[in-house]
Amino acid sequence: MSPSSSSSLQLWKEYRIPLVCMALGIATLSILLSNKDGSDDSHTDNNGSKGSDKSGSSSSSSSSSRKDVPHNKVEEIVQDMEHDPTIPDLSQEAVARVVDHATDDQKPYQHQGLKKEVYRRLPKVIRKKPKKNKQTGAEIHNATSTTTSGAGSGCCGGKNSPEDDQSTGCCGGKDKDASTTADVASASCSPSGCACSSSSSTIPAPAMVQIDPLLLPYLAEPMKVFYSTITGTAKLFAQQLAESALALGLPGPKLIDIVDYDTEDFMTESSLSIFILSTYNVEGPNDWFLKWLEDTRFDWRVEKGALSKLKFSVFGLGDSAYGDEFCNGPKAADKWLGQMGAQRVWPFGEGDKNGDQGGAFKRWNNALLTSLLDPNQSHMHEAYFSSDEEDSASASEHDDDEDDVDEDGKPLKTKEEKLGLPTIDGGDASEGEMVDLEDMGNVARKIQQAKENKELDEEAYANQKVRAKRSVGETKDGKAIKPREVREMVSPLLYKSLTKQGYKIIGSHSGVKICRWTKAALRGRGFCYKHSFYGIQSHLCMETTPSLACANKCVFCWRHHTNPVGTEWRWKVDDPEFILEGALENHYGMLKQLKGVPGVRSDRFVEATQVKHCALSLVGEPIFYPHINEFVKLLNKKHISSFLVTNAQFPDAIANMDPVTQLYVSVDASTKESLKKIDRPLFRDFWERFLDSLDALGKKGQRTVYRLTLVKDFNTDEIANYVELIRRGQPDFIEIKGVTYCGYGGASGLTMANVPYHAEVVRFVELIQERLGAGYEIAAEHAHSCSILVASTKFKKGDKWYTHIDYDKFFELVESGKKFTSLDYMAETPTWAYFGAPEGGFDPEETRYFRKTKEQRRVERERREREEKEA
Ligand SMILES: Cc1cc2nc3c(=O)[nH]c(=O)nc-3n(C[C@H](O)[C@H](O)[C@H](O)COP(=O)(O)O)c2cc1C
Ligand code: SF4
Repeated sequence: MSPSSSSSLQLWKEYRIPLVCMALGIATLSILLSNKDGSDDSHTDNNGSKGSDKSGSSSSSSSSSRKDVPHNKVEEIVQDMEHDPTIPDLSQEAVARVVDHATDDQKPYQHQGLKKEVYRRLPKVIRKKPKKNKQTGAEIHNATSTTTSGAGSGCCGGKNSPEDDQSTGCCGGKDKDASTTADVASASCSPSGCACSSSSSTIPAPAMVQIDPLLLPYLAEPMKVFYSTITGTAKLFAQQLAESALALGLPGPKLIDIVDYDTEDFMTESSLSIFILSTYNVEGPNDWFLKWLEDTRFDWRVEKGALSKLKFSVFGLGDSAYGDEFCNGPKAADKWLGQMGAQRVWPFGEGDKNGDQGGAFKRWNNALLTSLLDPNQSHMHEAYFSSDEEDSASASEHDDDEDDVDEDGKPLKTKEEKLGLPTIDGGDASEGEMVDLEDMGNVARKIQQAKENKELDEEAYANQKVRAKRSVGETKDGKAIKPREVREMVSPLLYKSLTKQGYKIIGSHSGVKICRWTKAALRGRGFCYKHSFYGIQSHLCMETTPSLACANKCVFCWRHHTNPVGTEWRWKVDDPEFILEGALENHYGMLKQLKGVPGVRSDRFVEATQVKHCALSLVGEPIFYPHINEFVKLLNKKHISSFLVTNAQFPDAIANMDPVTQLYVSVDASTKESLKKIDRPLFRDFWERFLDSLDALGKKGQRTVYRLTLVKDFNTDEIANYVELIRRGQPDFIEIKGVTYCGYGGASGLTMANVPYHAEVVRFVELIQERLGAGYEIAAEHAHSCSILVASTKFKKGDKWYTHIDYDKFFELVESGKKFTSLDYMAETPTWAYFGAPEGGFDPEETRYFRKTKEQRRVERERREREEKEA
């Protein structure tokens, strides 16, 4: 160690904290002095410079210690320490704490990235203070940031940026991982702001490719990167995107300031156009562009799909301190472009000035380019560019893309539906044939369609009658008997019908479908009840079945008109590997089609490309499939959890079932008569089979669940019988849910009157729990879907519930080959999921979405018309 560094170490130990503050103070002083010189733009024009802002403001906090050490000495020491490998790194956390604390009182102008004097010159309207959080009273910071907070986000003050680099915000290259060409192009340590602290490693930069104009036609012509900026960050990001695209081999992207572009040219624009837009609530560069978009969008003379040639994606820069106004301009641009038929090639991304803006951009940039360079990605197919949900009505009648009913409340036929593609909020009956009320319209329409096709009913009936005849060999007189051809479960007619309903059929008897909760989760609008009860995230969940056939025709299963039924497997059998690969491939394929749908969050979209859970409950009877154990083994191998639901008609199969993450039995009724009425089973000995199934479940020693679906006037009065059945199977959990109306009619005879109110479901649950006595308690709820969880008190420690699942632990246990029980992989339940919690089981991190009522839509339309008249 050099003498200078050993003396430094000495000093470092003594003056550790004061030195850090002092160093920050000096930085501030120099910035303030440079400001006085009139060179104010060196900081603000390059933005992303929280480090500078914060160091600047720390001078006051360090004043008490500054007198002890001469300034020049401090600088020297700090520099020495930085280059001496024997000296420990300055604690980022300590620096962050000092910095954060010191800047608090200056946030109103500094969070906007402007210097005081520039800020003072701005019109009054923008000088509002950050909004207060209603609950905590704290200023809203990082509300929408997807990553770390500003102070800890690793800004280096641009010390290590290349020479002549005017950028002020980077990690100094210490943490950056820009070792490949592509990385260099996309890493933010280049002239383009800071991305050092991001967890961007989760989305690796795409590798260089040879662009084949036939495979990637949209990349053959130069892409256009539009930006709008005042303080420079959007321009830097745009440059960064262009650089990374160039480094990947894309033909010279064009950088265009949005103010320099004639907006009318968008009508004929056909190149891939990426918009990097900053948000301003004052007059700014976006104004003309946004005004033009809005005017065109609502101009009845402009034909629908006017921008259909344009392929686009938008990244918004904003500041979460603006609360509701966060990124509102870029969001509106994304929405209007989509509404005018432009084809969204990647979901909207956003970067928060108050958080890790550079990191968020880097992740979005990498994901966008990766997607563009993949010839298999759906953006290459015209049909997938369905960025709008209002194809069937004139644009001016609809004020926002969330609306999917017309003025009379009738559901609109969406472009996705017309194309047979999945739709957001498209009304699937997921999870044990349940459909939420909000999806009724769509489902009713689909049922109607299904019913219209009488042939299918007849086919289902014929299926039911046919008996397997696989006699192979010789007749009595020695003549060879031609083996009877084994039929495929899904006939061409059925295939047509199921695919029309949004199913993807794999092979001859399996299906996969995107459930509505997966779609909601992709938009940050909440997860299904399994999130509250067991900790699954719906966008990571695949809903599939290896057997579309079933041995029941339940009244609340609207698909029974089309699905095959039977008491034994008499169809061709597909391979488990083939089914799983097919299910995953189709699931990912359907997800890709959703990427252009308004509101889909790019971070969720990326996460969703790795399925983590499999709900074997779509339709049919999964346990019916002869290779179900092999199928589950494959899931375990891929670390995909399995939630298998059986309808309790195959007790042997339950007994033979290898461990799944959670094994369900549908307990649709508690007496023989009501079970017959509700499940309409095919087996004559259905009741015995049902009871045997519960017994088999009780002996499994696995994590088991009863699923009770309450149908008013059918099964709600049988408390004592239910209690009896629960004692019999001793499940770990009992999920109780009110049936949801989905336009049953016809054979089932169910009406809206059969749907219990939430209060009735709660009352039923309370009565069950009372009767059960010790051993079970009401643990959690998901009010949105009217679901309540009663749990065995084995899953309660003190006041805390442990109904969630430690998924990693589960796979560890499976791989160990040892025997284990449900108690070995339980995890703590968050309090927001507790029964009676104010959140009602809705994850507070999610955004609750309420559809606009007809009245709200009318008011909105009138307001717009008024504004138009005034203008
Ligand atoms: C005058 C002014 C007004 C702003 N208004 C908003 C706003 O309404 N909503 C928002 O999310 N961000 C707002 N911001 C934050 C900027 O959008 C954000 O700092 C962005 O990163 C600036 O990008 P630029 O450097 O490209 O101009 C405002 C910033 C300034 C300076
Ligand atoms: S468990 Fe999966 S398939 Fe079922 S509702 Fe939730 S997200 Fe959808």
